[in-house]
Formats: sequence, structure tokens, C-alpha cells
Amino acid sequence: MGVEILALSLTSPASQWERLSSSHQASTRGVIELGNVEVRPLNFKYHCPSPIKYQLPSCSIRASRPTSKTQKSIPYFGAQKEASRLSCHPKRVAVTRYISGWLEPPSLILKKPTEKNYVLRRAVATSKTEDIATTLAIGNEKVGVLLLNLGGPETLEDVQPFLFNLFADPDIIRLPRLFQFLQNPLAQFISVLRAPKSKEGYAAIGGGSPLRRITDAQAEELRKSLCSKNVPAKVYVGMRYWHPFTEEAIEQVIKRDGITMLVVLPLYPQFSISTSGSSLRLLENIFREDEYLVNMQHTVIPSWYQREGYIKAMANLTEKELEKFKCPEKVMIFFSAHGVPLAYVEEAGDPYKAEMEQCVELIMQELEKRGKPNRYTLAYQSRVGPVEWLKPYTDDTIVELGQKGIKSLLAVPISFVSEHIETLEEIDVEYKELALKSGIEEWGRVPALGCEPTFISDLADAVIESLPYVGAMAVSNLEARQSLVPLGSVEELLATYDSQRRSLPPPVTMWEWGWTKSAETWNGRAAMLAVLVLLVWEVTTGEGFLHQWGILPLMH
Ligand SMILES: C=CC1=C(C)c2cc3[nH]c(cc4nc(cc5[nH]c(cc1n2)c(C)c5CCC(=O)O)C(CCC(=O)O)=C4C)c(C)c3C=C
Ligand SMILES: [Fe+2]
Repeated sequence: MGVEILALSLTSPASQWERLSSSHQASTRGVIELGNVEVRPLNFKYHCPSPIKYQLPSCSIRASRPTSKTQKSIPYFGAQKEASRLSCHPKRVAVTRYISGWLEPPSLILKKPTEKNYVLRRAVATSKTEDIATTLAIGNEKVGVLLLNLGGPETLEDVQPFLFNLFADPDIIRLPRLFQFLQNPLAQFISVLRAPKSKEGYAAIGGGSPLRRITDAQAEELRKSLCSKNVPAKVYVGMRYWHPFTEEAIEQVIKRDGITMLVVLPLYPQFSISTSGSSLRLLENIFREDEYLVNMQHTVIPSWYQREGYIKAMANLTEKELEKFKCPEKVMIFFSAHGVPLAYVEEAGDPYKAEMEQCVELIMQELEKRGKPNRYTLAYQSRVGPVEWLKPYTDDTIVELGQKGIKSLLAVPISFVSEHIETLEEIDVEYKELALKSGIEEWGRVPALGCEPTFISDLADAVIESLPYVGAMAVSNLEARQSLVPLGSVEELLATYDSQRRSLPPPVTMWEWGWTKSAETWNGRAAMLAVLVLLVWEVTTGEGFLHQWGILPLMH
């Protein structure tokens, strides 16, 4: 866990259109420039506003798995943290290195606590639960937790504008710098094209996404769990692409409630540029120029797939579903993760694939410990568009497993902690049908975690463990503020991504003749290029199909 300070700003968002254009403007100010090389300035200045407060957790890394049964080492296959003491740094930087192996559990030692932090630490450890109807305080601090999530359309009318928001995000569709001005027209175009298919899916699951309802319930359960652990806090929900937008949560609630310490917790167990990364970028933009937010202490928990409570909760649910099969030991456990374009991982350094693989390993180790050494596999679902995504694809894998004679399959959705369209429709309907057609006879699906008590309690522990890392941003001038960047793991993750970011790296290097995946990819790319040319034509001449259909004027 690293000290995390976000330097962020808010251009107040009256509507989704303003919201998106403001985030686009922010992206062109040069601090978080999305869509091309060198997104983040590399000459960060660190400020030492306060005396040394913490010794960061240190982890000793071992090359191999510990053999002693009595040893209490926690398996961390990925995100290992190495504390490094930089002499002039707001809170000492925790440098995250992504190395496979095992390490000792981090020890959290507060060294030379200041009065304020001492109060906090004591309060975390010993304070009595207060009645916290409106004001929540630890010592003099008002603690808030901001849950970040994707958001989903609540009605069928919401589908197209929701898709617009999603495709207008430069962390979802990357355009070369030259074409960045086309981000919104392209988002409009793709969202209009995709809306009918998406609407069918949402109609099949009751006419809208359950994501808001479930995330609100998780927020409430987390609040109760924190309270029961003597940490009164308010819990907020900030969605990336639909209501309640992150800006709404920040502006209307967190500022209005006078929160002084904020823990930012993306509800994605594994970090991806396209999910947690995108939300954290948005937060950066929101915080950057806002007087209140710049001075608010906060920390970020970037990913938590390796936490014991989460792994146990996943194993609990999987074990329960296994028991429903006629021969549980013969069931193949089929982890289906949300995919991302391959280039995110291979070109941009997204740790998503590595974290996903490690997560699956940890769940399987837990099941093995419980006497369930089932066979298992991991595949990636929900790809969109013409580029190559992480492989193997879920649909191809289901067909192959059927061909190999697998008869019982238990699907485990792994990238997300709520039911949503991709579990309720894609897995439960489409993949189940495909599996049965492919020769699989018995099909089961592990439910998403939702408000599972072990999971919620573990999230509460994650929040509590992060509190000593909450840091202050004691700078006042604008220039200084612009050079402030998130610290700790998020900084490193995004910086890796940013420094290596290229515009649309080619997903396929070899041309193949015939109707192949490669050909599909290139056909898709040719189509994208044609769309871009048409859009440029429309924007410059004011004539064309989009104007005729009345789509383009909507964007002005
Ligand atoms: C086009 C690129 C997309 C990337 C990259 C992507 C990554 C990604 N998404 C999730 C989780 C969810 N995505 C959801 C919906 C959704 N996602 C995309 C596209 C990308 N996702 C689209 C077009 C849609 C809309 C639905 C559709 O038309 O298929 C949702 C569903 C929310 C809901 O309404 O229920 C979730 C959840 C993850 C975890 C991820 C990368 C790791
Ligand atoms: Fe998605």
C-alpha cells in the first residue's frame, strides 16, 4: 500500500456533454494528456510540507513459495510493494514493483506520529462507535470512502448516452493526437451504432443495469461494517459513465459534508487502465484546481485482488456452487474475466492480465486447501470492436472444452463484484447456450460477490488499513499544484502506462490472406479509417450522412 496523493480539479459538470468536454479540455492542458505519447510530465516536483510522519510498510521478497506451514506469509504474486525513503517527498513514496513471488505481510509502523496522526491511529484502534447520523469524525477528522465504479444505464433511453460517455473516454478508445478532436463525434457515431444491440441486452435483464442499486447496497453495508469496527465513515458512490457521476459525488456530497480524509476505493479487484485507471484519471482532473480538494487528505487503494478476505469470499461462493453438481470433483472451473484490448497489456503496460492470472491462482490455492483441487481455466469475454483483445476468448474456449469432452462447467465471473449485463445476459444466456450446444451437459455459474459478508468485511479492513497512509496536500500555489501527481502504486501504474503510451499500436504484425482473425482485424481497422475520413469530411464541410440523419448537430 502506498501513500497516495492526488492532485486534481473540477470543472463543474452540468450535463454529461459538459462533463465530457471538460474532461477533454483537461486532457489537453498537458498534465493528463490522453491519447498520445508522454501523457504525464516526467519532472515531478515533490514537496515536503510536513515533518516525517511514517515509515512505510516494508516487504521482504522471497523468490519462492514458503514451505513452512507455520509461516504466515501472504501470497502476493503481483503488486509487491517496496518501501523506499525519498528524502524530499510529502509522505515518503512507496514504490511498487510488479514481481512474482511471495513476501512477508507488510508491517505497518507509524514512526514519529504527529499529534494529528496519533489521534487518528488511536481512534482507529480504540474509538467507540459514535452515533453518526450526519457528521462522522475520527478525532477531528471526517472520514469518507469513495467507491468508484463503472455505472450503467438505468433505462433503455439511457443506453445510448451511457455508451457515448463510455466511448468518449480516451482510456477506452485511444485516438492518435492528430485525431483527438474526433473523440466525441466518433463516440457519438459508435454509440448510435451499438445502442440497438446493447438495448437488446439490457431489455433482456429487465430494462436497465442493476449496477447502481447493487453498488448503493454495497456502500451501505460497507458503512455499517466500518461502523461496527469503530471507524465511523461516510461512504459515497462515484460512477464513471452514468449517475451518480464521480463529479456529483465529489461536488455535492463530499464537499458539502466537509469530509477531511478520503479513501478512494475502486470496486474493481484488479487494476486496469480502462477501469480503475480511467476513474483515477478523472479524479485527478477533478482535484487539480479545486481549493477544497487539493487540501483534502486522501489515499487510493488501487487494487485488492490479493486480499485474503476477497479470495476467501470468492472460494466460498465457488465451493457452494460446486456442490450443486452431480460429481463436483469432475467439474471444470471456468474463470471468465472481462477482456481488454491486447495492446493495453503488451504496449501500454496494463497490469490487468498479470493481476488476473494471480488472482485465479490464489482462489484455486484456497480451494485446494479446502480439498477441491478441480481443473480450471481462465478466458476473457466481452470484446468490442475490431482490434485484438486478450486471449483466449471465452466463446472459443467453451467450444474447445466441449470438443475435448468436458461435460461439467462452472463459470466464475472474476473482474467485477456486482451482477451486471455481462453476467446476467452474456454468461447466463449466451455462453450457457453455447456451452450446451458444444457438448457441455451441466452448467453452473458463481454469483457475483454483491454484499457477501466476508467480502464487505474485508473491504472495510482494507479501508481501515489504508487510513494511516492518508496524506495531506499542503501546497497553495497553482504551479506547485500542477506538478503534484498521485504517489505510490497508482502513480507508478499510470506513469508506466503514460510514458509508454502510443497511438493505436498495431495489434497484428503479419498480413494473412483469407477470412482469418488477422483479416478481420485489418478489415475492422480499414472500416475505422473510413469512418474517420467520413467524419473529418462531415466536420469540415458540414455535409454528409450524419448531418442528414440529424446526428452530428447534436454534438454542437
Ligand atoms: C470498448 C472497450 C471496452 C473496454 C476496454 C472495457 C473494459 C472493461 N469493462 C468492464 C466492466 C464492464 N463493462 C460494462 C459495459 C460495457 N463495456 C463496454 C466496453 C468496454 N469495456 C461496453 C460497450 C459496455 C456496454 C454494454 C455493451 O454494450 O456491451 C459493464 C456493464 C455495466 C452494466 O450496465 O451492467 C461492466 C461491469 C471491465 C471490468 C473492463 C476491463 C477490465
Ligand atoms: Fe466494459
